[in-house]
Amino acid sequence: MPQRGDKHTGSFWEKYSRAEWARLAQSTPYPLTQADVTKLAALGDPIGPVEADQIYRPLAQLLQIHYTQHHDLARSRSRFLGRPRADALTPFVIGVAGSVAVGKSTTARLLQELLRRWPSTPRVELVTTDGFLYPNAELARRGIAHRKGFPESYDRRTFLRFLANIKSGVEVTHAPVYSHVIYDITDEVTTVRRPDIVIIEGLNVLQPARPHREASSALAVSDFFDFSIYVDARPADIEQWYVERFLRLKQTAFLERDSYFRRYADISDDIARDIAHNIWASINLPNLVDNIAPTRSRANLILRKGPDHHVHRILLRKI
Ligand SMILES: Nc1ncnc2c1ncn2[C@@H]1O[C@H](COP(=O)(O)OP(=O)(O)O)[C@@H](O)[C@H]1O
Ligand SMILES: CC(C)(COP(=O)(O)O)[C@@H](O)C(=O)NCCC(=O)O
Repeated sequence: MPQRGDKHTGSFWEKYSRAEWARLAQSTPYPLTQADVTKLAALGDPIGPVEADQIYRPLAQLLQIHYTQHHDLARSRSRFLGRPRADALTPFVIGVAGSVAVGKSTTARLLQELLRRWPSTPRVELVTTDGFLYPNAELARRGIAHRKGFPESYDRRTFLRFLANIKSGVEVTHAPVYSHVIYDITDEVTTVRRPDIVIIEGLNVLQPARPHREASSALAVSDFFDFSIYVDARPADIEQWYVERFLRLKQTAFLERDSYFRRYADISDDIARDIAHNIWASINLPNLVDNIAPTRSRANLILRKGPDHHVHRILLRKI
């Protein structure tokens, strides 16, 4: 049974062990095959069919409950206000937050696949917030080239406008696309077309609002969320995953001709390991400690991972 009043998290969290959570899966359909799960796993995140079944299957079911309630509420509200169907088309927005290298992309992609196989939500779009980073040239102009991923490195206004369009039911919205290979914003755009659900994944999606003279810019990204998930792990474990991934990328993505990291492809593993630890210590850890981790308790649900990447605890905020 969930335990009340965990001393670290406060009494507004319900806490589930892996086994307690997995038991919820029994009453839930599971539409993914082993091949689907393998295809979805991000580089280095060893998510397998058992994890998908025991953790993500109940999570998808919980999200369906929230989705249904969201639509029922919109319908009742429209009826009451005498504006039948006006709000009924608003998409359901899910935020996925957490550190660099914690495995947010795998969580987000797996949820996308699970949710889009439900008959009521065939159109599930996934948007990563890196598309809203300022281009490298603009980061350099602002003197923050080494703070990529920190809250100030994002074009918040454009991002908030994008979310406002999605949430107000605009038929087609566009977002810029970031490339990890060239380490910059590309010329591409991604198109979001009449979605039932939109998953927004990124480091800073749970940041609180900042005061601003323009009312629309004083909103928080999470004001547009109907549900949010924080992917959590010990910083020392995430550092390990970051370094291991860096070594694997050295043999794959860094070899690409236009890779920004091409110069790291030919160095020894020992030197690469030192470089990765340095990048972690100078950029990603400070961002985690100062900006990302403090937003954890704003999430509706926390997936806490152990050193083996597997989720061993789930914390659900009481509604
Ligand atoms: N230098 C890189 N080259 C290519 N892909 C990368 C690079 N760095 C990260 N990625 C990929 O980008 C995605 C997002 O990574 P990240 O922001 O660290 O979030 P997370 O690991 O939580 O999903 C992952 O799929 C990761 O494998
Ligand atoms: C691109 C990212 C900022 C993540 O962006 P997100 O989609 O989470 O907004 C991050 O994955 C990253 O590559 N940080 C760069 C740290 C560095 O300068 O190496």
